[in-house]
Amino acid sequence: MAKQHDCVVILDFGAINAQMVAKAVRQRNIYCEVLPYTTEVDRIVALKPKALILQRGKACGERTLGRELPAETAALNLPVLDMAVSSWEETEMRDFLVDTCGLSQDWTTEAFIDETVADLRVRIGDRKVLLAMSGGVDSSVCAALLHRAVGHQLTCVFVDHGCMRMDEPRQIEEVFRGQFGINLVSVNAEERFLKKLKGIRDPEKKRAIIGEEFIRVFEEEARKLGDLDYFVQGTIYPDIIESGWDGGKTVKAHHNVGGLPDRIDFKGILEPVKYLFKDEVRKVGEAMGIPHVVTRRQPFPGPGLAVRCLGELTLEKLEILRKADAIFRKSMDDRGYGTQASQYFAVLTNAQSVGVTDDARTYGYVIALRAVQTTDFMTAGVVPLPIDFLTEVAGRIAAEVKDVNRVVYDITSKPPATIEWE
Ligand SMILES: Nc1ncnc2c1ncn2[C@@H]1O[C@H](COP(=O)(O)OP(=O)(O)OP(=O)(O)O)[C@@H](O)[C@H]1O
Repeated sequence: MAKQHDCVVILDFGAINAQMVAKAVRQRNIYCEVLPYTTEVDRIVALKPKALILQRGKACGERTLGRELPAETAALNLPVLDMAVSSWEETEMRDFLVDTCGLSQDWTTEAFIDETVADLRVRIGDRKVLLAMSGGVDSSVCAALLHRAVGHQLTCVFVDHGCMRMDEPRQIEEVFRGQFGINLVSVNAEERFLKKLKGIRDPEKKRAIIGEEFIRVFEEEARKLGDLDYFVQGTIYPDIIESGWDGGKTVKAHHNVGGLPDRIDFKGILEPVKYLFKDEVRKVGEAMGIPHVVTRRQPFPGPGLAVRCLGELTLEKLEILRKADAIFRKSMDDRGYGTQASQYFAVLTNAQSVGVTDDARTYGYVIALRAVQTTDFMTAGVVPLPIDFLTEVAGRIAAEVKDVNRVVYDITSKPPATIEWE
């Protein structure tokens, strides 16, 4: 990336908002990378930066004060924008980057797509590629890039573990097989997962079983496909970005699909969006014609509805949850409340309560609705949905979903609660 575009290196001195400045620079179509301020000078030089931004000082939080730029880096004599002496203003940043340093603003979504596709083509040649498709933004955008690069040399495998939301498996097939013409293997493993999960109530055990079984199913499918050379991972920039204050350790690496590349012999791993932030991945997807149902999909946990269906997982309970969740999400979208929330979904609590329908006593499940707003997912606030709207949704769920007779709205922030219930 940096080879083809002017680059700015942002040196992170331990700022809490380390990624904000990077996003602002990239919004100006200028490529940048974030490195810890202690990074060895050779690594910085290799990126051929035209400027440095030091993210420290007042605008970046007290804990960055007193940390000094290493002498070797200072000796590079590159133009420096020091946040310790500068207020955090976008116009000032633009003037510095464009007028003072002469950086070209050519790092666009289209340029990224063209260059990535060309790179992938050269790297892959006539070899074969496997991608684990979740239907989420990251793996979907990877699939579109790989498909544009090498067409049917790419095979995507989607595992339906039975805990997907309403219509999701069908949507994935429709978009990727139907619209894009991608080689997609869709495995319906619902029964197999539910059998393994029978009688299990402990949330941690449920997660572990789903994770293990997922790997098993995936491995079996991969073997059926014969020799495959490359495995694709939807790693994104926040997964690999190193921080200036924790000694440069990798933050998280959850995209490795349970260590699959260690179990199957691949020639290499491809990570086509690893230098992109989530909203940039989304933009690439939209530019490539991936529909909004995918690019704007809410964050969805790997084990899916399993973490929202409390107690033992049964087909009956999952069906109830799917229906209630679909009603709530659609109502939120139809009434425009969806744009106020980062995540909104239903939970099937394992509680049952007494109700009354047509003069008859019922004993049904309690559904909880949750809608939260967050910027970083570390803390989250409850979306203050109007009571009229909530009452209407509750009425619809209780009327249309069999075995549900009570609906509650979760009004707990994070902390003390988490966003998900399990
Ligand atoms: N049901 C599934 N079938 C096939 N692959 C999956 C499935 N669920 C997850 N994966 C793979 O595991 C990766 C990590 O899953 P996870 O749910 O943690 O990712 P994510 O950050 O939400 O990414 P994505 O946007 O691709 O869903 C996905 O990118 C995808 O490659």
